[in-house]
Amino acid sequence: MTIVRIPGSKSVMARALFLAAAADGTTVLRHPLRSDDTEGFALALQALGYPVTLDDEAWTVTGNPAGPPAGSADVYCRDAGTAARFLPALAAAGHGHFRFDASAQMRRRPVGPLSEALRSLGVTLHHDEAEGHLPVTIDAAGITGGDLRLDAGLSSQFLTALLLMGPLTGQGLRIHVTDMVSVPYVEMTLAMMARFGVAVERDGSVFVVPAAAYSPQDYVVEPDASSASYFFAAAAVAGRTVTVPGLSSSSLQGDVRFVHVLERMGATVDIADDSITVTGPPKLNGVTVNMRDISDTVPTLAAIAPFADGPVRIEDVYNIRVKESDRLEACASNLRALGIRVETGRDWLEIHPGVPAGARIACHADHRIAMSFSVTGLLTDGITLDDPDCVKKTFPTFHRVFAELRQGWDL
Ligand SMILES: O=C(O)C1=C[C@@H](OP(=O)(O)O)[C@@H](O)[C@H](O)C1
Ligand SMILES: C=C(OP(=O)(O)O)C(=O)O
Repeated sequence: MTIVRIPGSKSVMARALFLAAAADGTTVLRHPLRSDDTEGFALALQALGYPVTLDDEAWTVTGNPAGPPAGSADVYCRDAGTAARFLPALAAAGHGHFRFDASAQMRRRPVGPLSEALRSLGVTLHHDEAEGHLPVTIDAAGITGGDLRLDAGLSSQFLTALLLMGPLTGQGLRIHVTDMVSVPYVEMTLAMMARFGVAVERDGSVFVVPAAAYSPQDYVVEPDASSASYFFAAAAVAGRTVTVPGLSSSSLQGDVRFVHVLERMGATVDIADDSITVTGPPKLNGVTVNMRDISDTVPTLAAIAPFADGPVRIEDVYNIRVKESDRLEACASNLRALGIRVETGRDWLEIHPGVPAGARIACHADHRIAMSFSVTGLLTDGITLDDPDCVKKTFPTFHRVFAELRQGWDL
């Protein structure tokens, strides 16, 4: 049995940083994840005028319920969907002149439905280049609140941004959601808002957010379940056992459910109070699986799919086309480069059994493509990555941790 310690959750960090900034007092985040996304988020808060400290053991943020302390700011969101979607909503609820920009990769990703929702609440917002994309400039004068409609079918982050911001409005928000992906991330948002003292009422697709005060917290960040998926997949495909401490069925992260996909493929899964253990079978089965709720783990599954004894079909994942890369195409084209037969449609892919050959993986600057195909490389000689450093977005120490696993197993 191999114990793998996984760094903190990027998604929990982003919400905790937002909530800390919106609360009246100082929040302490323990077991913080230092990665490009989370550090970028914290430095963005600093640019918005919030006092932030970043130490190895704990990060602190001193909040301001009235909005960003800086009257104006130029904020760079790097590659982070969380920063690029959550922070404009935070700024819009305050007062001042704020501009948000991001990397070329993040500029390509959509923010339009969020911008439209903010405009419908009376926010003065301007896309400086392409409509619906960063950079965006906001002339913030507070938000009264009220009813609005939102399409979260491309990204749940639009809804999370509005939910987190809702308590900072004058009268609260009633959000009618017309479509939604990545539902567990919205559940995480609601659970973390409750932890910071604000309860949202949900009636089906309507979310009622009160105008209310967040209270600062001393908060321990759980390990990242999406990062853990590479190690669970490694165990599953290599017929070994991996235990990740700190995850359980009460985790805030939907991606812990990835282990149930492995279970359907023949792995043995043990979910204890404070750890999850996966043991791989001698041979994985094929599977058909809807991954709409856990789509960050699509590349993980795609990368081990050739080793199953039947086809692996992944369905209902259109929105992975608007992540760091078009992940549906990135998975398919890299698998084909390894000599594997793959079929794709608008929102699905089907991967056939085969013996991968070595190839240089095109990461498309996408951390999940790099980490996923590293798992394929456990059982395949000659797999290299064209951009190994892109893992820094969420898991800067990934290659070291993965190399330790590989050495321990001596495959
Ligand atoms: O809210 C979040 O922290 C996230 C939501 C998901 O995005 P979408 O809602 O765009 O699918 C997920 O893919 C992303 O890694 C993190
Ligand atoms: C999609 C991802 O990130 P984000 O949307 O937060 O940039 C991810 O980490 O896989």
